[in-house]
Amino acid sequence: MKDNRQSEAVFVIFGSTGDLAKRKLFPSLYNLYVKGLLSNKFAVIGLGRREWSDETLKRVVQEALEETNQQLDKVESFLTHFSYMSFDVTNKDSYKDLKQEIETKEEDFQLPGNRIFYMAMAPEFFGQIAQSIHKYGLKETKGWTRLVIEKPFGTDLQTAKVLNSEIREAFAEDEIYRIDHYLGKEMVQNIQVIRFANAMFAPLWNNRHIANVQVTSSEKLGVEGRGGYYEKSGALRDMVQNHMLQMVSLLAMDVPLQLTTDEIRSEKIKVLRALRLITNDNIDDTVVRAQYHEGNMNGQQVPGYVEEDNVDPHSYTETYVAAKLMIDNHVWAGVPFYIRTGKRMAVKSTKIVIEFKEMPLNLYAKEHKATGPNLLIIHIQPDEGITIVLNGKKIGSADTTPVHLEYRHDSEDRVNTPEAYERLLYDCMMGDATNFAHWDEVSLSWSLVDAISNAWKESAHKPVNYRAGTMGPKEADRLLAGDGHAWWPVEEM
Ligand SMILES: NC(=O)C1=CN([C@@H]2O[C@H](COP(=O)(O)OP(=O)(O)OC[C@H]3O[C@@H](n4cnc5c(N)ncnc54)[C@H](OP(=O)(O)O)[C@@H]3O)[C@@H](O)[C@H]2O)C=CC1
Ligand SMILES: O=C1O[C@H](COP(=O)(O)O)[C@@H](O)[C@H](O)[C@H]1O
Repeated sequence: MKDNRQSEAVFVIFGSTGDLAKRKLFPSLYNLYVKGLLSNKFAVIGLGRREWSDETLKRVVQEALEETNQQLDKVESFLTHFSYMSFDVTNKDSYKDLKQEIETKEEDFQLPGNRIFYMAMAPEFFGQIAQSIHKYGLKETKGWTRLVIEKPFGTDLQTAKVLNSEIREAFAEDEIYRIDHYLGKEMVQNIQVIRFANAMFAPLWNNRHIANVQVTSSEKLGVEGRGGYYEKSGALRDMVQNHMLQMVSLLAMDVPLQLTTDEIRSEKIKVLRALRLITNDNIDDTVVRAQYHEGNMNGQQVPGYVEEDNVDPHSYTETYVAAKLMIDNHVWAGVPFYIRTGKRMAVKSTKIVIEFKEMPLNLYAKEHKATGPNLLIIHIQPDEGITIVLNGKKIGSADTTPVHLEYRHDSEDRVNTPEAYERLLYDCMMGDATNFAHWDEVSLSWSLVDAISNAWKESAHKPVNYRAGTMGPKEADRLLAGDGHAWWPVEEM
């Protein structure tokens, strides 16, 4: 059990009147409070431009908790820790008032001076806020200071570099917590345990035994009123640059020397460094870019992407990406890592399928008995667990049949499973940055994404289409068929 005195801190939430604060941050803080993982000594200062009072913020927090939580008996005491300041981040005088407010709260709650600055607002302000925090003395404290940054971290490598240098003028790398909420998911965190704590997988985790790896993150939702943002981002920046590449690096990283933040991050970084560059010459064989057309989802007709609000009717923005990634190192040479992600697909599902190579000589296959490759399936969401697919004997017959060994979290476990944000907030309080993205990971991911984006631009590449409610375009099947593989159907697993 970690020392929860570490959580004796002031949380300053820039953007506390916004959607993320309401849907994710307040419920996560409350859950930590109910579980006793948040010390009784803490204060939350909510900031936004709106002229709210403390009471308005408390009412909004209460509503957020009522919408998301079952157990509300501690709400009253929880809310006593909250206060609100109307604050324009572009106004320098505001920071002096904020400094004063933080010091007052530290006195009121007898806090040791630990401060978490959470940026839950538009990314264009991140750099400016970090610098102002430093410039106006908000980091001058006896305790520690940490900066939590929401996505997106830049829109390409260049903007990410600028943002990073602005932030680094104010905060050291080990004070910066770049959120990737996939790293807070239970089964994403389980990848390391499955890999590094099981004798049956560790020796097989390489190009001698694995034929290919498939990572799918499909969504049924469309752009949900975020057309303005999504037009500039597309699936490549929205999902591939961060979540998909994070999962790939966790799957492909070498065994770290120890389970420490630095060792784990260093191994992940090596994977990203070894990713084969995508260029004009190989983009057609390695990446599929697609956009959804109108279609039918659960019996309802839904519009195509270009008919969505705030979307250019001639938009080329991709709502789907599939790619074949090659990791040019000793362990993975020759093994494709296929990724695919998209909106308005048939199912909401994040799954990883590890397909093992066939045995050099399979006596049953030789006798024309139906055998398939062994699979390890990691169910990230909505169901959580693992499945191992083996070949077994059909009971009462000489035939073979696939046998599924399944472990799924039962419903009680799942009710108690903390939300990704809850876990990440807790890690941040404890000073554990393992499940946050290091700058090197961010910059290497952007290098790959920029290369794809540039190749698309240079070749005037247009997205192909897929119907809403399907698993994406047929071109994505061809991507694998060329290697003699096929997508495992995640919707049925
Ligand atoms: N919402 C979500 O589910 C997710 C959001 N994110 C990221 O989280 C961040 C916040 O997103 P979200 O909550 O949806 O955004 P919202 O637009 O809902 O909220 C923006 C917040 O920023 C505040 N704000 C804007 N301008 C200023 C200013 N000049 N001074 C002070 N406050 C200001 C707003 O306050 P006011 O209106 O009172 O001025 C509001 O509280 C973004 O980076 C987003 O990419 C990441 C993943 C999921
Ligand atoms: O970061 C993002 O992730 C969500 C998908 O997250 P999930 O936890 O529901 O899988 C995606 O909808 C959104 O566009 C993107 O910004």
